[in-house]
Amino acid sequence: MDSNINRVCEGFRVIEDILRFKYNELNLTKRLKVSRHRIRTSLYQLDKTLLHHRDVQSDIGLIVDQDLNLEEFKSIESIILGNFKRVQEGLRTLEEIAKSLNRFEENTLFKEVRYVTYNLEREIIFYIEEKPLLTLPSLYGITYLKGSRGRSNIDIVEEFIKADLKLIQYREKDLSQKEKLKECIKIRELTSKNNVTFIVNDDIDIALLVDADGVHIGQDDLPINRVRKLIGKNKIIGVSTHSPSQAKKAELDGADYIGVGPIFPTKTKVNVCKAVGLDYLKWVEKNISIPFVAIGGIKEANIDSVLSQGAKSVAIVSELTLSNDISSKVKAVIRKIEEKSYNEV
Ligand SMILES: Cc1ncc(COP(=O)(O)OP(=O)(O)O)c(N)n1
Ligand SMILES: Cc1ncsc1CCOP(=O)(O)O
Ligand SMILES: [Mg+2]
Repeated sequence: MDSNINRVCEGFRVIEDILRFKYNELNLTKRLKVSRHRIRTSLYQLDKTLLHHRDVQSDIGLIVDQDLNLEEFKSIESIILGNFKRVQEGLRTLEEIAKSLNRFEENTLFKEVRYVTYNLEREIIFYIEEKPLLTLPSLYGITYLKGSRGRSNIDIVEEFIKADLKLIQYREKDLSQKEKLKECIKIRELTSKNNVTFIVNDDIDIALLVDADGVHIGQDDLPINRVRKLIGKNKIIGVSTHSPSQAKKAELDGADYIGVGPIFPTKTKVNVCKAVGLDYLKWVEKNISIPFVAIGGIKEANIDSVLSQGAKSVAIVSELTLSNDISSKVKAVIRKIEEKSYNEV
């Protein structure tokens, strides 16, 4: 009996953690927690003698849990559904055991909580579905004032929009907060008018002030769950990653997409880490289920090697901002990416 109680509580705990840390959803988290506590404390009301029957080594529950097919747990939704199933099955078993022991009070409690979980399951799945999955465009544009041949960030954003880029990140390391805010207000206006996604690098406060679509943060910035708390569940959080463990953590912590790089050496970013190479990109393609964008030293001339490792979205910074004809460059690169995905079908 107590191994089933553990299984039910563990299932609740997994769902609670997802809602709390990934979505920062306190109401649903609290309701799950109340049910978990009701089940957990039910054990204390049962005969203490039951605990003497605890036999962890030969507990069949351990074998069942080891058999859980991790391959099935690909999306957040399937993790939640899998854990609700675990909770409901556990509760059903507890109901039966309590009944056979003539513990009618506990039998009613387990049944009641099981019915509560059906409603919670529906509400939680609705809640998650409300947030559409992000699709990154094939080419991800980023501003780079120093490498823009004297043009302003606004000039570059206008060129990007004319060239039909669908996502633009404002990345500015040299202007004051006041100047950045002024530029971002203008960029929000331009991007909204043209249906372009607008991401602000580093500055969560500016992103909030101008109602940008999201933020891009690095490994040394605020933790993802704190940023989520600030910007809410409907905004995009992108996170830079340089290793498999960082990528897994970002995915679990609720990032909407990850940056993967620098793939090749780059001079655009100061204090950049060593190039991570194409193997890490391949690893991400195989092991990560949120969208990812390859970045760092990527040019029209070497993009094929990046695409052949499975990248569907690529960020090219200096080669675009240094170009005298941004529109032609963007079109040539997008054509290459789209040809590659067309050939894969
Ligand atoms: C799409 C994308 N990927 C990676 C980065 C780099 O972010 P970070 O590591 O925080 O470094 P800075 O850009 O802030 O210098 C990015 N900006 N965009
Ligand atoms: C912001 C950033 N993060 C990792 S590499 C990089 C800059 C990439 O610039 P470029 O495309 O010019 O190499
Ligand atoms: Mg940063």
